Amino acid sequence: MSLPNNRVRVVLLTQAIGPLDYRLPDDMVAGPGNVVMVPLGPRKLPGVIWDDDVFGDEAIDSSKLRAVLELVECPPVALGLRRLINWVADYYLTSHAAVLRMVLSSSAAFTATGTIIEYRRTGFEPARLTPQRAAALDALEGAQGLVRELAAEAGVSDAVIRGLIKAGAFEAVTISVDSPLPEPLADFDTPKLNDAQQLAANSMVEAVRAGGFDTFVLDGVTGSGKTETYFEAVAEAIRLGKQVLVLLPEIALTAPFLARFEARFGVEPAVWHSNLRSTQRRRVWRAVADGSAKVLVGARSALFLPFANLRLIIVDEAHETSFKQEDGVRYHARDVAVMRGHFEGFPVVLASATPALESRHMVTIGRYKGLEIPSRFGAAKMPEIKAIDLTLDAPDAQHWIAPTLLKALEERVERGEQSLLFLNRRGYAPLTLCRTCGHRFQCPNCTSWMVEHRLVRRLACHHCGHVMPPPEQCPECGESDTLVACGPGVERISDEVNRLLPNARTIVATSDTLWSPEKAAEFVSRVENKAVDIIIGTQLVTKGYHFPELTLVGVIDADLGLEGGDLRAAERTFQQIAQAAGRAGRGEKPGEVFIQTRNPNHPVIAALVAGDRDAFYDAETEQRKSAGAPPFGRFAAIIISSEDEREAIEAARAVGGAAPQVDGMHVYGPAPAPLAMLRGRHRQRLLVHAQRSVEVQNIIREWLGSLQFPRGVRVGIDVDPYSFL
Ligand SMILES: Nc1ncnc2c1ncn2[C@@H]1O[C@H](COP(=O)(O)OP(=O)(O)OP(=O)(O)O)[C@@H](O)[C@H]1O
Ligand SMILES: [Zn+2]
Repeated sequence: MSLPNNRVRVVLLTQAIGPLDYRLPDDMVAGPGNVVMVPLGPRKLPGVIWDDDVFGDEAIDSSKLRAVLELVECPPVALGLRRLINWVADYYLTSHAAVLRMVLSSSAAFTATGTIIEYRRTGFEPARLTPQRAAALDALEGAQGLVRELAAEAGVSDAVIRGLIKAGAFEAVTISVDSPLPEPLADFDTPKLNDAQQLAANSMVEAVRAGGFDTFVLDGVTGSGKTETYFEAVAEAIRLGKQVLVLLPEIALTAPFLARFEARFGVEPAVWHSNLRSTQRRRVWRAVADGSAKVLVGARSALFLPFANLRLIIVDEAHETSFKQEDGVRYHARDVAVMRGHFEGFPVVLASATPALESRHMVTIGRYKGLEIPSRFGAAKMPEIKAIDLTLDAPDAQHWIAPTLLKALEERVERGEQSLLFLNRRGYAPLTLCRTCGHRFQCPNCTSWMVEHRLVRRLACHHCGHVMPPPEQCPECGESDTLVACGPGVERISDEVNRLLPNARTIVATSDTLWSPEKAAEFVSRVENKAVDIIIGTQLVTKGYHFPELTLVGVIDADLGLEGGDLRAAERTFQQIAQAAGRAGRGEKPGEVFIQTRNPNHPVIAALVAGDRDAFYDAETEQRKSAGAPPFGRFAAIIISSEDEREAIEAARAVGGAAPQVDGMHVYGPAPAPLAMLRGRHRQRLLVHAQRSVEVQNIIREWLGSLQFPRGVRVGIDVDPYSFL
């Protein structure tokens, strides 16, 4: 289909409205990809002109078309990226607008000016200050930002800041968003690679040089030097004057990564994550769009930025499930990265010591290329892994560290070596209950227990963020001093260590304590300077970090992740423990790992102890195959929610009742979701299980498209779900 010359189809950035047709004024030259402002009712809205052939016919009479108001001076959304957006919208059953919003994710997209105004303190203090103004002045010592940002930082309204500007306590600073970013130097400090590294690097470098789509799984054991190896491919792209995107799973990881990047390429790369100030966002967005940002390191949202000439994407720790976005557009960044490489014609590298079963399978069937680095770099050896059977070697009551592990910790402290205790549970205790009446503290908004965080003296819900002070009395029976903590979180393990090994210096490392790159950098430097003997952390510390003096890893509860029993429970547990174990013995001294379990014969534990990764993957692959689970079959979840429980149930029944009969596809449910209430909404789920040959998306689109829902009902679709809650 093609539209007449002066008719254009525009995808508005407003999700509720589908693409609309407009008339291009005679004096305006614009085509697909151009950002424009268009009228909608009395409003003026941004949108992007889309390719004629993507959406069906629109039956608006040409004479009724309204004219495009203005062509925005910003880099157009290129063809390859438009195709990616089409694909994401189709595959994940979402709207073009929702995806496009991630592309045009900075106001820089809509303003041509290269400067903006920020404010900072002048040092002048007005004589009479309201308490709010005084507090704001205090809080903003040394700060700089937009009015909105300063207000948020000081916890006051915009008006307070504007008042202070008017009174002369703040001054304007003009910031250029176009000031160039420093250029990385491809050969600033080139390491000498070992043979296995060199072989892997050559393949990637060759692919970057040649251009064209290809996917590599860079599969090297922990400490093998995957980063140094893929840096060679990054260097090649820099030499060619092209751009590179490196995706990392956690923003907290970026600090040590940036330092390493700088050591290799002479300057820090540009970064992209949700904590950027809006001026930084604008600057980076522009530099990415005009091609001057050569290397961007970012969280998954960086994937949708409008790179001018992208030549390589690296997905580091590619097995991480945090690459799956669980709200808004539910997409998997690893998979979308591969599709971007496909549409724009460049190689994509998935790097991991514990690749996802799906990625390994793609190597097996020849779709991806496997690159292996089988041993650690230099003299470092893989650690020795042993299981501690908690039924035989039991900790004391209300303790969680078995005697064998405790002894090993003690030895490390004496020798001045470092240890890591891994437990994937934030806070002090996962459950608090009343000893007298048995009352359990539950989140008022969610089906989940309130988790005690003793360091900040709060009970918190890990699903919605609801917090409350720990009550003095039980709200149910009124008794005082009767609340007990059940089970351990990292804070409680830290208490135990401090009690049993009073000389050891400990640090708790979780997303609660390492919530910014600065905090993460501080943590790294404390560990590197040997100001810490024992790290107690969640999965956050198990990836990427390289501490040469760390020689002991203890896994507090290996059975924890196996309990949930979802599709990937075994794989995830295997990956987490292998990654945690991988932190031990990365320097000259050998590493030792203890895995505490009640079930040492479980295949996951047995494979870890035997160091037999292939045995585990092969068995797991067989199981998936016989269950028709991914990558051999596919799932899609339909999640129906409402603040009103009845309404949710009825809507879910309607969805279930309308389920089509399709060969090779089965619909389970509706049933209450395991997380039956979330943020005050009642949730029902259906699970679609289908053979690969079934066109699930088309079927679901038609199926749900035929239904009408009450206003209060939300219907979410999760294609290739990772969470089954
Ligand atoms: N060719 C090399 N020359 C010098 N140092 C190297 C080389 N390769 C690796 N290293 C060093 O070895 C250490 C381990 O490498 P790196 O952290 O890249 O491993 P990794 O494979 O990413 O491990 P993990 O998956 O456990 O995070 C790092 O300190 C790195 O700088
Ligand atoms: Zn909650």
